[in-house]
Amino acid sequence: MTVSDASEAVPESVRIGIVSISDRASTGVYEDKGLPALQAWLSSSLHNPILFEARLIPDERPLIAQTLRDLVDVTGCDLVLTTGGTGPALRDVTPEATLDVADKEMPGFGEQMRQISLRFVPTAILSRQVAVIRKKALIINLPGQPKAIAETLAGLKDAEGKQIVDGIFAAVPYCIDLIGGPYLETRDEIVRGFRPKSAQRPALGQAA
Ligand SMILES: Nc1ncnc2c1ncn2[C@@H]1O[C@H](COP(=O)(O)OP(=O)(O)OP(=O)(O)O)[C@@H](O)[C@H]1O
Ligand SMILES: Nc1nc2c(c(=O)[nH]1)N[C@H]1C(S)=C(S)[C@@H](COP(=O)(O)O)O[C@H]1N2
Repeated sequence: MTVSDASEAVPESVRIGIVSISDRASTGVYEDKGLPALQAWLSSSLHNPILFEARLIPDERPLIAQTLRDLVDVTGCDLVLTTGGTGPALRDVTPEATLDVADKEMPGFGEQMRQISLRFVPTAILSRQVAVIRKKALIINLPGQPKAIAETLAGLKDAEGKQIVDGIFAAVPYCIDLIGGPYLETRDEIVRGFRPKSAQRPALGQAA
């Protein structure tokens, strides 16, 4: 077969770093539930083949910053999601470490996450997540509670399935477009990536 058409197109693969930051999970005091939750949610939400780069590390600022630098600069991740260490406790330093490696801050992600999380728990205001651009990668902090991963990424729907608050992942594909990464295609039943019309390509399985 020499002629390619859009109905046969396979989406580009994407390299995603997933980083669980927890003193207790990284030392085996409890089982890490952050990495499996991140991997499961991303796998069910994207059509693109995903190359995962997983790291489980303690709440140490220089180590977190170095892990993020390696994932972007050496491993070539397009997107990095962290979970844990965003609260007010003395050892919670994920936002500081993320800002240490930032070229640009993307404050909208943290603002939207706190809006979503307030629908679930009043303590959402204790979470200090940030998102940043480093080179051609987007890095986003998520809270440490494993259930908060799907909540913040997908947002909240009512009993009839109507979206009440958009999850932050709705803005991720277009952000990755703008920084020169692969074209991410979401599974709309989980989360609907939003792009302006001018940036949309034909959906999978549809001729151009
Ligand atoms: N990786 C994880 N796996 C399973 N549960 C987690 C994980 N990280 C956090 N949790 C749960 O969410 C709670 C809040 O997360 P937070 O990041 O504030 O952890 P913490 O209390 O600072 O402790 P630690 O860093 O040892 O996980 C934890 O107390 C724990 O119940
Ligand atoms: N969606 C969601 N956001 C949440 C929570 C949650 O259960 N669900 N827990 C909150 C709590 S209790 C804290 S202390 C902060 C910081 O969590 P972290 O230190 O685990 O990152 O996240 C908040 N955000």
